[in-house]
Amino acid sequence: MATQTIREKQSVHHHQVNRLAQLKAVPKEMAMETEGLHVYYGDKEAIKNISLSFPKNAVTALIGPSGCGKSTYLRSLNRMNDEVENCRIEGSILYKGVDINSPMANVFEVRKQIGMVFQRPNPFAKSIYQNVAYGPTHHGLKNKKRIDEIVEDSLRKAALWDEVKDKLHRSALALSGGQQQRLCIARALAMNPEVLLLDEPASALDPVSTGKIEELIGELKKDYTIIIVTHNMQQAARISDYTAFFYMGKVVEYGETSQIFTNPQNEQTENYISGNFG
Ligand SMILES: Nc1ncnc2c1ncn2[C@@H]1O[C@H](COP(=O)(O)OP(=O)(O)OP(=O)(O)O)[C@@H](O)[C@H]1O
Repeated sequence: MATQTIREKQSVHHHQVNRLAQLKAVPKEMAMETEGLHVYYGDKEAIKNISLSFPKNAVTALIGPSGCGKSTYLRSLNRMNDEVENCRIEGSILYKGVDINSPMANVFEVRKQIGMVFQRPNPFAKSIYQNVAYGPTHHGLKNKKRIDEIVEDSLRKAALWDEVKDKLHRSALALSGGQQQRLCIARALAMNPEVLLLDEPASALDPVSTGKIEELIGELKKDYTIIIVTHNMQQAARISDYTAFFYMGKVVEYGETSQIFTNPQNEQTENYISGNFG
């Protein structure tokens, strides 16, 4: 067999490097984005002109000091702020090319496709099974076999099935906090969403349960786009692909998580991630 000359090897290497560069240059598909978003509570402007895009099948972390607007921004992404009196939105939030606040968008459909899990686990005072079956049955699904399948599938995806499969008809409130939070994730997954919004989903949990949620997020991004608010810098560094640093209602820095944590361009970001304020 002919051996490769150095020149040939260099050429192959050159070709691979070029290919890698091309691959990296391919624009990522976005699951949703905001353009020039402003959110007001009465006269107070809590979100000031934020334009951000969320790549599909990736985890984007929203970080920043308390009160900088992370939750307000996250809640606006599936119209949770509709429920807040005197909350007003300007700018656009695009999902599948449609502004979710336009008259063409249906709020129930928006919340079905853009699911949300909150800081404190909030299962219904019903059985484990009923918690997961609630959404699909509420939307009109009657086929018992299909509902059973959705319940099992959602609990498996939320890494809870093995722990609860023998007690599906017991109260969800008897589960541990960490299990309840995974149940809330299963409840969101049962609606077959594309995007999952997580508002500090592990902040009320012990380290072992937190580890399970982080591991789960790593699995879920294969099928979903995840946007997570977290106070925990190590957590953001561990689990996210992209990070947006919020400060006083604005995004002052956005980039790949590895870059933001190793080489922040903005002084406020650097101070925050090194623990100097916030
Ligand atoms: N319902 C509301 N009515 C009026 N002001 C509000 C309301 N909710 C939030 N705010 C204000 O909007 C700003 C942003 O709050 P938000 O909760 O979004 O920040 P955050 O970054 O998520 O904070 P934290 O990390 O403490 O949860 C704060 O000044 C807050 O006081």
